[in-house]
Amino acid sequence: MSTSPIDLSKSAFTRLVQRKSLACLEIRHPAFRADILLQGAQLLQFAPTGQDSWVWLSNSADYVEGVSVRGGIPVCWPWFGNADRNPASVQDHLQMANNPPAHGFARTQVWNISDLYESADRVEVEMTLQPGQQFANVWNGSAVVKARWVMTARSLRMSLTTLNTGTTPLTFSQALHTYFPTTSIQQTRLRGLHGREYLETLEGWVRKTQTGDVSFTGETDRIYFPATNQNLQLMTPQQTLQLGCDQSASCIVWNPWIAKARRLGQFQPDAWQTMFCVETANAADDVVTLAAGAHHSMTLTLSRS
Ligand SMILES: O=P(O)(O)OC[C@H]1O[C@@H](O)[C@H](O)[C@@H](O)[C@@H]1O
Repeated sequence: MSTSPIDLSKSAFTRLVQRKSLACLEIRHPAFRADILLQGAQLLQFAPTGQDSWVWLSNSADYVEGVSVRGGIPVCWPWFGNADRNPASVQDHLQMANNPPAHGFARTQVWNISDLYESADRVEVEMTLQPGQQFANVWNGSAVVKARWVMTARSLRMSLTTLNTGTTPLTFSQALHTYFPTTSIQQTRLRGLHGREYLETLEGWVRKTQTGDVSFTGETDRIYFPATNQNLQLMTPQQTLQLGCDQSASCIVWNPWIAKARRLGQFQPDAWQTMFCVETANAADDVVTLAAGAHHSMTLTLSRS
């Protein structure tokens, strides 16, 4: 089990358990429950008491070292998606010849628990990753990244803060790759993107403009550019969630549909019908550049209508 500077033995609601080979922080507060893996700082479930989880987790999720679990909120950092689709300013930090992994390396590394606060109405957890020399063959940045969750009966907030600890500017892309549940993908709508531009990655990354709500009628893989600090409504037959994004001017909407579902790891062939991703991001041209010593925080806030 991973070491942590936090003494969990005195904790009222939180304990560290093992999910096969991965350590997992299990939070059982009277008002909500949550599970967060130390690998990837990956939240796997968050549910106010009496409700189902607001995030989707695959029925075939597996807990293997070095492999991102399918579901919850994977952290994509310090680059989003395929490295070769990132702007030159991000690629400048990458050794492209060594095939940097999709969505960066943070999602498969073990993070440290760096803070825990518990009270009658909320729990706050922070995890930290300081990439060391082991990544020098793919990435030449120098940074500390912190994931922080604030959980209450009514909301889940997650922020990702990057501090440039190097002596030169650092440019990166990132995403909080949230998987959401739905009882019917065909009856799922996303509101808040009308009139916004997006990159249709399935049609050669052509730029288009959204009209009306986003609905799902086939494989969907788009990078939207919402207004800064925009609120989106994620409407499914069972509930409407409000998704607020701060310091994020891009948002990926993804569903693999039938054919791609068969090629995904830890994904049952029909699971595309009951999930979708809306990813709070800095992606495509919406990258972040930090001067030496500067920091940036991107935040998502989820609540239920
Ligand atoms: O299977 P992965 O690496 O977790 O990626 C899942 C999906 O992540 C999305 O962010 C991408 O836009 C998709 O193209 C990709 O298929």
